[in-house]
Amino acid sequence: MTKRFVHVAAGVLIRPNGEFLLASRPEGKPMAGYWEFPGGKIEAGETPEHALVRELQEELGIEVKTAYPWVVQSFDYTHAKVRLHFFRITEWEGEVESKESQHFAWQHVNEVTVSPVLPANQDILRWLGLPERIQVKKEVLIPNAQGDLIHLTSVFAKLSHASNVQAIKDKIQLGADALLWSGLALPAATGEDSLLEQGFVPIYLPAELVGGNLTLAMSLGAHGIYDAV
Ligand SMILES: Nc1nc2c([nH]c(=O)n2[C@H]2C[C@H](O)[C@@H](COP(=O)(O)OP(=O)(O)OP(=O)(O)O)O2)c(=O)[nH]1
Ligand SMILES: [Mg+2]
Repeated sequence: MTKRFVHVAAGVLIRPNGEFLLASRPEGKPMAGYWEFPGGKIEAGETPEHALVRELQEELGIEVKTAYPWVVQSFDYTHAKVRLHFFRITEWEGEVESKESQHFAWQHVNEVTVSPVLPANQDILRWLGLPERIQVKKEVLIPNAQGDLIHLTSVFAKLSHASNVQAIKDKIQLGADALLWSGLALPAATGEDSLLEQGFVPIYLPAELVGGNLTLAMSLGAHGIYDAV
């Protein structure tokens, strides 16, 4: 029998200084003791946003005020096959409280001090370190078959030094770390089947598409914005 996806909403609480919150999974749950982003299963009839707000109220006792849809990550555990809908949360009301006897750790990007972190979250931790505004050299951009996407290789710094298109394609085969949206029409970016909806890796919108407004790009589900120079 094929396992059905369990849909989960999870929130990355981000303080103004950049620290983010990890919580330990309580005793009695699958993978107890692993560190995760607070959240839980999406119930029937709920949107991911609703589930996020409810779960963070239940687990942390906070009221989510500003949440941006971010990435969707799937993972096949022995106990369940999960599809995780991650949000970045920049504003909330109330102090974080341990409502389910979880432990908390405020962490810095690239310096996570707690372990083990749930395996599905490895990419998430790396992506948290991606800048929100980037500049990309025009010559290293490649349209996909539809001509509406441009892939970026996993390391920005290396990308800008890539010498030819084949070298970049080879890197993409190994797994791109972020996608640059090259379409210049916003409706295309926000449509039902659009990558912004699926968001399986961080996506950058062209700065000009959103008038340089990072908040607008984030509220559409983008990780950030880029300028092609
Ligand atoms: N909350 C959360 N779950 C994650 C993360 N990463 C990850 O693989 N998961 C998995 C672990 C679980 O299989 C599933 C979440 O289910 P859960 O058991 O915590 O759900 P819940 O809070 O609604 O708990 P329950 O009331 O059903 O016991 O998603 C993450 O960062 N946060
Ligand atoms: Mg939970």
